[in-house]
Amino acid sequence: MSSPQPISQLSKAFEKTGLNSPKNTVSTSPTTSYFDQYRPSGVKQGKTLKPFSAGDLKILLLENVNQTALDIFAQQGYQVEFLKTSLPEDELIEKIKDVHAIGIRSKTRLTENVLKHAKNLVAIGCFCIGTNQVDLEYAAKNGIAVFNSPFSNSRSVAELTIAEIISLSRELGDRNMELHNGTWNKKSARCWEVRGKTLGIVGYGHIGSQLSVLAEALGMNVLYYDVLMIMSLGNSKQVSSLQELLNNSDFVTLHVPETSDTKQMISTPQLAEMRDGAYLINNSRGTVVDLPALIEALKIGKLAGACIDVFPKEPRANGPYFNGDDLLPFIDDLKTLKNVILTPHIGGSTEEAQSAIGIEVGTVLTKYLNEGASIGAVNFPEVALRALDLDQENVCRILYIHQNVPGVLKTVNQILSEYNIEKQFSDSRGDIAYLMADVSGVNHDDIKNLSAELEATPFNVSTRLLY
Ligand SMILES: NC(=O)C1=CN([C@@H]2O[C@H](COP(=O)(O)OP(=O)(O)OC[C@H]3O[C@@H](n4cnc5c(N)ncnc54)[C@H](O)[C@@H]3O)[C@@H](O)[C@H]2O)C=CC1
Ligand SMILES: O=C(O)C(=O)COP(=O)(O)O
Repeated sequence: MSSPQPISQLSKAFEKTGLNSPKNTVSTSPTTSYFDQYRPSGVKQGKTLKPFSAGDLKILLLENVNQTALDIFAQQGYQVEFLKTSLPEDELIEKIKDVHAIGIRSKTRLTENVLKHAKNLVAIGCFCIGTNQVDLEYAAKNGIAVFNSPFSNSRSVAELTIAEIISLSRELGDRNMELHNGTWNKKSARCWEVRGKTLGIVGYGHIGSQLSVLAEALGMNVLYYDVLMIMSLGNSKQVSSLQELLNNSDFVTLHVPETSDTKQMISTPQLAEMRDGAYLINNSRGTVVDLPALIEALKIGKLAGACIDVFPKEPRANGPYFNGDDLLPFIDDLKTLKNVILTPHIGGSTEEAQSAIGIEVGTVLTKYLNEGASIGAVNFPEVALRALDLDQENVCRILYIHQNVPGVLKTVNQILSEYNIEKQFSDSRGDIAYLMADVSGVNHDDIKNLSAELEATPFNVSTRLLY
């Protein structure tokens, strides 16, 4: 793949023409036509982001995204606003209105209600693995590509889980707290080695499978349950049901995404299926475990301990957490229980993971903004073309996001037929399709017309022209 084409270079050609609009403008031009009958429900017609220069591009970074990403954006000359925390919805709506890209982690909820105010937004970077916090479908239907970092923090989560397995087995959290509070309590009753015990992994993806290898190195037996058939690593064994896993594991650890299927997948009936004296670890999402049910299972001694890193609702910022909206549900009950280790969503929080994520997501966002390459997008067709040759005069790259309906290519290629199409690629995903084309023989007046003509097509969701 060719190297990213700096937008500053693209805009140089642009500035020469005097066409560069001082502000990015997004125009929506709803029209109705014969083609409207094909428009999938929820797909809006059309915004056209006028060409921009790097200095015009605004990026909002929330939740203390790593410095590595800031460095990448600074090198591009983008305008960056950086905040350490996430924002309450009203402030988020205000700030998202005129940005072209936003970088978030797991806290910021980009719902339809927030995204509908984001008139200039073309890309969202989730500087984490999970993308459940973003309305992916609404984003796609409005021409907003969403990127994440699929595995840069998986090792960190797997290592934390190993630490937790041993900590639960040895009641490390309680011994530590007792000594901090002035009590010497040397004991061995109900403290165990992990060697020879069985670890049950729910979700054998990037994290679960890596954890399996580490656990076997400690002499553990590993079972896993996943909705997909996945090749086992080492001597681990896939089981055919969650119940089989729960019945046969001394430790159960959850590594599934937040989906409608995983919501409260561990509740009273599942806890009842676990072995007496077993342990539960949740480093996935807070919605996966029914906390009141877990609290009850711990209170009656069914389980011998638990680690919870993720909560159904988490504070926006570091500091005292009992402040109204940021209340952590059930924390008061959890705090009173023995051998319960509570951590503030730190599974992926290591220097290594954060720095790698900053580079990974910073790079894909830049490639998308500068070149239109959407490889790695989680909600969007993945399309890329080799870099535009700007030494060539009168070339232009067209990024045309459109409804996935019959007749588009005919119409678009009719518009482009006056020029030489150097290269073209198009792909679709669900209701949305994305066409990239490099055309030559375009003079600068043509570019204005080209942009207007594409914008006027009834399928247009979002159009950008780079030149
Ligand atoms: N605590 C933390 O800081 C972190 C938490 N996470 C969470 O961990 C989750 C898992 O991460 P990865 O392993 O990277 O994801 P992944 O996508 O590589 O693996 C998830 C696995 O779960 C399986 N799965 C999905 N639904 C299932 C169901 N209903 N029952 C059984 N299996 C199911 C999938 O088939 C897949 O194999 C993320 O989605 C994220 O929510 C990720 C990173 C850090
Ligand atoms: O990567 C994920 O999905 C995580 O849960 C980590 O989230 P964070 O970046 O710590 O907000």
